[in-house]
Amino acid sequence: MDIMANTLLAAGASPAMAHSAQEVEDFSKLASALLVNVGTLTPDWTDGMQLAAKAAKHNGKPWILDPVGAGATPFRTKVITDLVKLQPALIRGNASEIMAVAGAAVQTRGVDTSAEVSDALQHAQQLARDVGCIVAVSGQVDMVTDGTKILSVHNGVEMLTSITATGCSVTALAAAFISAGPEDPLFATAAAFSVFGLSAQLAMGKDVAGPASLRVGLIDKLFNMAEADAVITAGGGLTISED
Ligand SMILES: Nc1ncnc2c1ncn2[C@@H]1O[C@H](COP(=O)(O)OP(=O)(O)OP(=O)(O)O)[C@@H](O)[C@H]1O
Ligand SMILES: Cc1ncsc1CCO
Ligand SMILES: [Mg+2]
Repeated sequence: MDIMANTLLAAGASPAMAHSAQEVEDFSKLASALLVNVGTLTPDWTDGMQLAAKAAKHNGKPWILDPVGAGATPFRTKVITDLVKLQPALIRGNASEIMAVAGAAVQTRGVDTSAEVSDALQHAQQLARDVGCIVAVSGQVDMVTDGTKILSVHNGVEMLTSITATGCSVTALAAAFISAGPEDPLFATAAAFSVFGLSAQLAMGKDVAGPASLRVGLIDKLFNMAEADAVITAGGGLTISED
């Protein structure tokens, strides 16, 4: 929750982390978008997630699902399957999570991926068509699809996989970008990946001794990102392509 909320603040959004069934419906009226992240799942929080997603739909706000650890346990997979029925605007996971949500056979090892983006791509497209939503698979090259079109994002650095909840943070950023650009959620999602990945690229350098300093540096780079960084930088700027 720390890195997710700080990522959003650095990008100019205004996060509020809420879980209890008693308040999520009221929060939904204030929010521009809802992100449901099942990372640290408990039965109590599950009720809040269901109510929040229903309230977001009722209030016409986009809601986004991060199916953390899908396939790891029957409880988690059932909670995620029930949430998917409430038709999120975006489902963002790593490759094995997206495969598990799509019902594909995959050996899951926990919250880190056990598969490659290329293994998940067809399942992501099918899931996007079945649910009628955007599906994004994070990895070395991120893939974002609406079931027909595919956008590939080439930004990012491998060390991001050694910082917990960077995937969760990029999903949160996508929620903010979708609320800012609801007319094109496919591109908004790809843009979020690209900006987040570029922040990490810009942060890499002599001051990064490892994941802990990258975690700090990438939030600083996101906060200070200027249009010029996005276009022409040592890292090549934002890199999104349509396949
Ligand atoms: N091999 C890689 N090279 C470059 N960037 C990567 C690589 N793997 C992942 N990323 C980037 O790292 C970030 C986190 O993606 P990842 O797939 O690790 O998410 P995740 O497994 O859901 O993480 P978490 O559950 O810890 O939040 C994304 O911005 C993604 O683009
Ligand atoms: C490590 C971890 N455990 C549950 S959620 C989470 C953050 C990365 O998904
Ligand atoms: Mg994750």
